[in-house]
Amino acid sequence: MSLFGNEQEYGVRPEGGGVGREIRVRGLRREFERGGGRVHALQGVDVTFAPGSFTAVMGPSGSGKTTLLQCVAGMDRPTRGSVHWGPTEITRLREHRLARLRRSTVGFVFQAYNLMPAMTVAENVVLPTRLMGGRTDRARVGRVLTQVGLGGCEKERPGRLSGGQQQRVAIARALYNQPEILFADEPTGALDRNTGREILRLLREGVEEHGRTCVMVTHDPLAAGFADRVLMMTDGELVEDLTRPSVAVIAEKLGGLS
Ligand SMILES: Nc1ncnc2c1ncn2[C@@H]1O[C@H](COP(=O)(O)OP(=O)(O)OP(=O)(O)O)[C@@H](O)[C@H]1O
Repeated sequence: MSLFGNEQEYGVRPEGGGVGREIRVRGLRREFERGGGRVHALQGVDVTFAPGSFTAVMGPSGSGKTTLLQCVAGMDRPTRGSVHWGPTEITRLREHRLARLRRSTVGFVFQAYNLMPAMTVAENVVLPTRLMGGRTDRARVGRVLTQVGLGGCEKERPGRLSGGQQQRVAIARALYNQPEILFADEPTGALDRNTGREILRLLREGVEEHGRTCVMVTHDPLAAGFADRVLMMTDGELVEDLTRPSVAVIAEKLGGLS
């Protein structure tokens, strides 16, 4: 039995230019217990992400952006609703199968780079793969570091690198397994504007040149301006779905929500 359900669909380059599968989210709800009460973090989200698309998710603090990203990425389980990656409903998979599928399909980039300071850059890049029992491929480490502009930095320690370079290491780590989907939660939140722009160009390049699907949470209209589509959330619901909006339009819509 195939891990992907329908192997034929996997790896096919559809018309849209993406290499992977459509992500389909239906009726997504996520509730948390807190202080004897319930928080409705997601209140029925329906959205589809096309293969090879770059989407920014925005909204006021507490609107459910991170919860949505985590549920769509298979890192959190929704209370109700479904998430499909192509033909596979990930919300029905047992944990070990989901973990395997995640490892082969998605990469994650966070605001806090989460690098291990005692390890070299190369060791950091392969760490998630090693933890899952995978092998180190030195040539691939070299290639992925070159791709993010850090060729030759294999033996450096993260502490000797700038914030922007550390985020590049985190991106190299996310790209090591050549994921078809990249999830990013405030990837430029800790960076200055110019460095942030370089990181966003890198994400954009992955979409345009490698057909990767990218879903990014951000508070910054300039960062969202790099995406093809901007979703806005309030109170656990999607309230705007904008195609290639200008930064001015993004800022105006966002201002209207806060
Ligand atoms: N593990 C949890 N336990 C309890 N409540 C949670 C948990 N995770 C999120 N929440 C609550 O769910 C709601 C949505 O949180 P979420 O982090 O998804 O919002 P967000 O839009 O990403 O916010 P921010 O922009 O501040 O990161 C908030 O009210 C938050 O407090």
